[in-house]
Amino acid sequence: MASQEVPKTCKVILADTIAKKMLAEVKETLAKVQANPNASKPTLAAFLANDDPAAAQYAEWSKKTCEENGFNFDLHKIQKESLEEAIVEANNDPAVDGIIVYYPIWVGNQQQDRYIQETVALSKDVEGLCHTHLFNMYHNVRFLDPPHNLKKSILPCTPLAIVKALEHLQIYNPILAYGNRLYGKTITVINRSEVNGRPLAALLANDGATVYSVDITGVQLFTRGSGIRAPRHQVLDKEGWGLKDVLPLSDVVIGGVPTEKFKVPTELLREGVVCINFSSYRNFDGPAVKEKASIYVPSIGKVTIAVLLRNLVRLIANRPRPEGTSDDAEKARNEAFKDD
Ligand SMILES: NC(=O)C1=CN([C@@H]2O[C@H](COP(=O)(O)OP(=O)(O)OC[C@H]3O[C@@H](n4cnc5c(N)ncnc54)[C@H](O)[C@@H]3O)[C@@H](O)[C@H]2O)C=CC1
Ligand SMILES: Nc1nc(=O)c2c([nH]1)NC[C@@H]1CN(c3ccc(C(=O)N[C@@H](CCC(=O)O)C(=O)O)cc3)C=[N+]21
Repeated sequence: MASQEVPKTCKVILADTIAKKMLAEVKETLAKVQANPNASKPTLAAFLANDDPAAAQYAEWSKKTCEENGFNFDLHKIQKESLEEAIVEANNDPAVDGIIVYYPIWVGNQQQDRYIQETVALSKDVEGLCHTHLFNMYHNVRFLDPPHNLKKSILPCTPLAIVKALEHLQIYNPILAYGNRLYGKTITVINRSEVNGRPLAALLANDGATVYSVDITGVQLFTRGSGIRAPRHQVLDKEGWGLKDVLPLSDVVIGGVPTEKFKVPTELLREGVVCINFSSYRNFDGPAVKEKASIYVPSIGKVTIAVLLRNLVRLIANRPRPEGTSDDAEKARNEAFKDD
């Protein structure tokens, strides 16, 4: 190339920018939600029962963000064998507002991890992993208490962080009706794990997108059907399809593959694509993707932590109305979350 600099067209958006905006909102909401201005700081109890360095790191970052934003973060490093009883204790402790458990715990025994997920009380399930929360998400149901619709269902942190990033990037089109704002967008999600990729594909399809969910077992199409007439997503196997078929069709590509060697083949991406990476490994070849993408978000972790605090505030807002709360205060509590 000639010595003349070619202006870069790709905009790199850092998670920090999105997280800061959200944390400011969380602070505001917390002030509205806490009826009593002298109320104590909300407390998140965290349980670390594995020796996964990624989980320990995540716990460290969460602690820092909690403490910087007026929350208590109470980390319990414990043995797997004591975990169940410790969770039951936290469920019953009125000083605990939310509970997070770092997974995986019993490697190779997902059933046992699932059992722990269900041991966390619904009212303290800050990660949205209890069955009722998951069921509502897959069924596109937003409230826990129909028809009153005052208690919002909790969404899992990383999938919701990606939704929030897509809103920030204005991929969600506010001209369209709420709930349909991804209509017309084609999105590929590479990873179909039960905690990240599958819930994310479902959320995006529930919001109107055409979603290709890619895993090593193959490609599935998640949509709300022709004209997005269905109330929730449907899933179709795309026999024989692979990245080569879906990447050229995609307006947005989301990578979540937990290996160093996996890279999204840049040459298959559309010009002007939006690329988001949520894996702890770089799924996109940075320099190359910047030549092709219009927007690149290299990581999402900080937004995940902001969502964790947002979910914690929501759990507090969902609690039974304290005795003596005025109608106005109650209205403000509900108003605080009206937009998602
Ligand atoms: N930034 C954040 O907020 C968070 C990031 N993570 C990170 O995201 C990554 C994924 O986490 P999990 O979903 O919990 O992992 P997981 O190991 O449960 O699932 C990974 C999925 O990717 C699939 N996969 C592996 N290689 C693939 C390939 N070449 N093509 C398509 N699919 C492939 C696997 O079959 C599996 O279904 C990890 O790096 C993790 O650290 C996880 C949680 C939060
Ligand atoms: N129940 C449970 N929920 C989880 O959400 C969960 C878990 N268990 N086990 C471990 C994984 C891993 N994980 C990360 C979260 C944030 C960053 C994060 O903040 N990353 C920085 C990376 C910065 C750097 O690398 O220096 C960023 O994206 O900006 C990374 C990884 C959550 N996990």
